[in-house]
Order: sequence, then C-alpha cells, then structure tokens
Amino acid sequence: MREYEDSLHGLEGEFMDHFPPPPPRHHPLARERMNIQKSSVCSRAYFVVVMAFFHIYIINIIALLLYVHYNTGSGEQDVLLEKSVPGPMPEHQTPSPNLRPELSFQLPRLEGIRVGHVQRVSLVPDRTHNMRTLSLKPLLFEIPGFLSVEESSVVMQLAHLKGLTHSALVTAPDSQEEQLTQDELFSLLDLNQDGLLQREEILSLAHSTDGSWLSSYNLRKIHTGLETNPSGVLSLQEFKRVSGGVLQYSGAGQGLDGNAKVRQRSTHTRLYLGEGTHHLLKSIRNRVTRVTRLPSSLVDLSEPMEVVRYDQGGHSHAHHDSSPPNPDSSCAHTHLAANHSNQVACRYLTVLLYLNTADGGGETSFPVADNRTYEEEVLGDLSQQYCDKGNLKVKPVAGTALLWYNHLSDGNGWVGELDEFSLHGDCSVTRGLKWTGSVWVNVDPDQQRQERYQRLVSWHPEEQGKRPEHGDLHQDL
Ligand SMILES: O=C(O)CCC(=O)C(=O)O
Ligand SMILES: [Fe+2]
Repeated sequence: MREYEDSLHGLEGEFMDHFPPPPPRHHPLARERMNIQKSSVCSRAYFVVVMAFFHIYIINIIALLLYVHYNTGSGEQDVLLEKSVPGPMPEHQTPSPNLRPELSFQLPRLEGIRVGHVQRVSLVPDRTHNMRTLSLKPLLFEIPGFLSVEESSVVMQLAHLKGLTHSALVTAPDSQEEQLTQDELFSLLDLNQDGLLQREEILSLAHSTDGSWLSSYNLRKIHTGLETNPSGVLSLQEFKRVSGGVLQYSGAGQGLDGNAKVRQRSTHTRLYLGEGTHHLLKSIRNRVTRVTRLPSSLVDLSEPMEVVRYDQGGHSHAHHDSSPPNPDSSCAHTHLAANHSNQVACRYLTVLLYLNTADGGGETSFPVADNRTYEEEVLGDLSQQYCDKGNLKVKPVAGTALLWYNHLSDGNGWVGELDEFSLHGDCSVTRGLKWTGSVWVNVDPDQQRQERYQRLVSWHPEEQGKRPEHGDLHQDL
C-alpha cells in the first residue's frame, strides 16, 4: 500500500491530472486526496458548463424580450395590414368594424396539403375542430360540427321568423309576376327587424348580390334620404316618403350570380351577420373570420348569409358562386365605389353550412373537383349531369361546413382568376327537406376598388365630424 501511495506521488503532475488511477477503495487518505483532485478538475469543467448555460439563458431571455416587443409593440396585429396570418381571436371578441382606411392588406390563404389531410382549427373557446381537405382543385375543406345541431336549428328558426320567399322576388313593374309592396321591402331591408333602417342595413343590401330587390338608382335614392335625415335612420314612414314614387325595380328578376335561376323548388332568405343581430349569427361571422383567417373587416363587410330551404325534388344546377375578374364590370358589393352599372358577384370564398341532415339526396356535387384531365367541353357535359357524374359529392350532415375558394390567388396575395374547378351544384332532395346557409366572403379583384370602398364605409358613428361629406360620397356613387 505504501509503495502504491509513493507511486501515486510520483505520477502526480502532468500524467495523473489526465489519467488518475482508481483509488484503493478503503483508504481514507487516498479518498481525501482524490476528492481534492477531482473537485479541482470538476470545478473547472463545472464552471465552463455553468457559464455556457448562463449565456444561453441570457440569450434566450433577450430573444424572448425582443419577440414580445416586436409582436405587441405596435398593437396592430388585427388590422388590415396583415401580411401574415392573424392569430386566433376569442369568440366573445367581436371583430372591429372600425377600419383602417389608409392601410392596404393581403389575403391569407389556407393550405390544403393533400386530400385527406386533417388540421385542427379553433373556432370557439374550449374546443377545436377538425378541418379535412376534400380536394385541392378547388381548394375545398370539410369542418364537421362547425355549428352544433341546436345552433343549426336556431338558424332555421331565425330564417322562418324572417320569412322565406321564392327566389324571383321583384320584377319589372309591368310584369305579371309578384311585386313587393313598400312595407314588404322595408321589412326585407330591416335586417335586424328593429323597425328602423340603419345605414349598415342599406349598405348590406348594396353588398348583397341579389340585385332583384332594388336597382342601384333606388338604392342611392334611399341612401341619400337616410344620409340627409337628421336622425341617421329611416322609419317606415320616412322610407315611404324617400322612396315614394321612385321605386324602380331592376327588372332582372334574378340574383346577379344567377343562383335564383339555377335553384329549383326552394325558398330563401337573407340573415344579417353584423352588429345588432342575433348573437348566434354574430358568432357565425366570427367563426368564419377565424377559420378563413381573413381580415375581419372583409368578413364584416360581406353580404348577409343566405338561408335556403329545398323541398323534396329541390336542387340547383352546377354553377360558380363568383365571376371571372372583368375590367368592364364592378362587383356588387363595392359598386358604391365604382362607376360601372354592370355588376357581378365577387365572392372570394364560400362557407356552406348544412343546417339539417337531409333524409335522402341533396348532396353537394363538385363535378370536376381534382379532375386533372379537365377540359372545357367536358365541363359543359358534366354540368348537365353533375350529380351522377360528379367527381366529389358531399352528403349534408347537420352542423357540417364546407369551405372552398372560388378564386385562385393572383400570386401577390390578392384574388386571382375564377377557379373553374369550383363548379358545383346540388343533387335533388329525394326525401324530406334540406336546409343550408351560405356565407360568402366578398373581395373585389380590383384591390384599389376594394380599399376605396372600405374607406367609403369606414366612418364610425362617434366620428361624425370626420365622416365623408355627402358631396364626396355622391361623387363616387
Ligand atoms: O345547397 C347546396 O348544396 C349548394 C348551394 C349553393 O351552391 C348555392 O347556394 O350557391
Ligand atoms: Fe353555389
């Protein structure tokens, strides 16, 4: 043992620092010495490691502070300048109708990844939903449980209360067909049914592509009457005075998108999703904002939801919900900011809600979905027999939503060409009834016109002093 200790002494220094031999197990002196050696070696390494962690820790803290600073510093995450996808918005938080007119923005677009891909989306507090990609052309998703079955029933009841009408409502005055009285028209315009016409209700009609109700001329007349009325609203009497004798009907007798023409055996109504309406309808608007990740201002300014009831045998022919961008026409929803009289529907995307589970038939059919060999001629054939030959058919299940883009992207974050693959129709209801609600998000392919329109309607009641002068507004009308 003594020899061993001596030899240890001899080896101390250069060699032993690196390769200390194992100490004899039961010798207290040797253990003590080894502890000293070990602790001196360990303390250096320990110090280096601690310092490394300390530096990483400090760098992390700085990075975190910078992140927090740049993400909350401006406080403008949910305004129009949304180059990136905005974060989820709490259900109870109503998207602000207050627009930032000076800002321009881009349109985030969902990713389909591949057919069958499922992503989680957060629409309401305390639960998430699955969103499944059904096709890439068009980009189409299915979201089961978008509405609960109870909520779906409430929407049907609200539509009942509002009153469902056959599609062709107002026709030329000399036509034999049904014509609306001023009282009926007032009631249709009075979306929140409070007995008064607010500016938003007039404007929401302007967004509505159902041009059969009123011509632009009449719309302007009513709008001017409301703007010049000191109370800023129109009662039924005031409405009659303002519109009396000037009511000219558009004479079209059809919705601008032709839906009235393509739908058979159905009745419909419009439900307003904006301020002052039923909380469920506002919640639907918020869910659409969240699932689409679009700026809330776009969804807020879109046309009212259309609820349709298909009776047995009811169906609709294959159609596109939107129109190809065309410099010679203006969008119905922005026509207040345009000079064209030729109006078309501009619906960037559709959220179709199934409000009940049809007992038989009533599938929504996408005849050319994901059809890589698609040709114009084939489209013509398929549109006649889309139901049998359709590539993709979706069965109506209460509460499920379909979401699809009617337009491609223009490659610069704005609306591009009409997506021909978004052609769709619905098969005949063979048993029972089918109820749907369509929410369309309107975007003008002319970005400047969309922005001009948003500036035009962006004033807020408390900003009375700042709102555009009538002269300015009417120049654009
Ligand atoms: O009811 C459906 O399945 C489709 C309805 C539709 O496409 C429409 O209303 O534009
Ligand atoms: Fe449609």
